[in-house]
Amino acid sequence: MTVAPFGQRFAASLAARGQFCVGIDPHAALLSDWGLDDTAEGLEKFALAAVEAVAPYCSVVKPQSAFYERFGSRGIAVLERVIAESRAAGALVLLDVKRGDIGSTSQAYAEAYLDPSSPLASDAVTISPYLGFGSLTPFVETARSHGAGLFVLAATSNKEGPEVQEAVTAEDFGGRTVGAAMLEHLRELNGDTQPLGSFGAVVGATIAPSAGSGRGDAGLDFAINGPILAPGYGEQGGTTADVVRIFGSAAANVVASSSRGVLRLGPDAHAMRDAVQRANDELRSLLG
Ligand SMILES: O=c1ccn([C@@H]2O[C@H](COP(=O)(O)O)[C@@H](O)[C@H]2O)c(=O)[nH]1
Repeated sequence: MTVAPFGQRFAASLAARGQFCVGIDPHAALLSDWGLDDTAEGLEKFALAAVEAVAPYCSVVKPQSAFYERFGSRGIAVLERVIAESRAAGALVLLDVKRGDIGSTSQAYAEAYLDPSSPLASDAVTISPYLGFGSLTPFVETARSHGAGLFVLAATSNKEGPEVQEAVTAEDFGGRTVGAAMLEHLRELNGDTQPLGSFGAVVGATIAPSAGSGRGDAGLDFAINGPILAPGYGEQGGTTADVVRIFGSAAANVVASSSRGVLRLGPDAHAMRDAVQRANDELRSLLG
């Protein structure tokens, strides 16, 4: 079956369902708060209940693979169901795996997560460019073949990120910060694809490019004509006002993501669903 390119599906999903993404991150502490055991059974109950509560109401669902891998093959089986059931509920699935390796290994990762015949096939994945952007070529080609999307780490939400992402590349490589170079590569890949290219960036909702946080010299230009995932919304302190401040005119292509901020409200499904609707309303009212 041929699917539309991810960028097109992403734009349509944000227009229909709003700019909020829920992370399905079954932390051990949350399992306990929900009265569940820290076992594969507890994981399954938690993750599927969260998907049922939120996936029909948000544009993107973002399971964090680490929390499923923790339980070995049984956890991966739960992740497969999370992906399938989120997609059945009409959400796009962005699998947060942050993979990246030498090209030949990247090819295998790309097939694992983006080839529709794989049990873990998702609409998009997060990938790490720190073995060199060129090492991601197998992901780019596999995504193109299957209408999938990629989200490349550019300016992450954690405070340690600037050590690497604000390092300045040699003149031969453009003499810009690493984060700015990643955005430039994405801009080139997306070109003028309409309505939006499929190659996205991860940029934390917590960064402060013009607020003297040390990011001021990062020279980040978010006009990549592609999707932007902004994690760190909610629990890590990012707000809708931050999304407006950080992304400016690129904010229309941003999906703001929160995991614990929503999951803490469970297992009450109404409370989780209401939180999604409130976030969507707030993002819509400020981003237009
Ligand atoms: O820069 C990044 C990239 C990814 N993440 C992931 O997002 C969620 C955040 O969870 P919260 O509970 O909303 O803090 C988690 O899966 C991270 O791995 C990120 O936080 N920052």
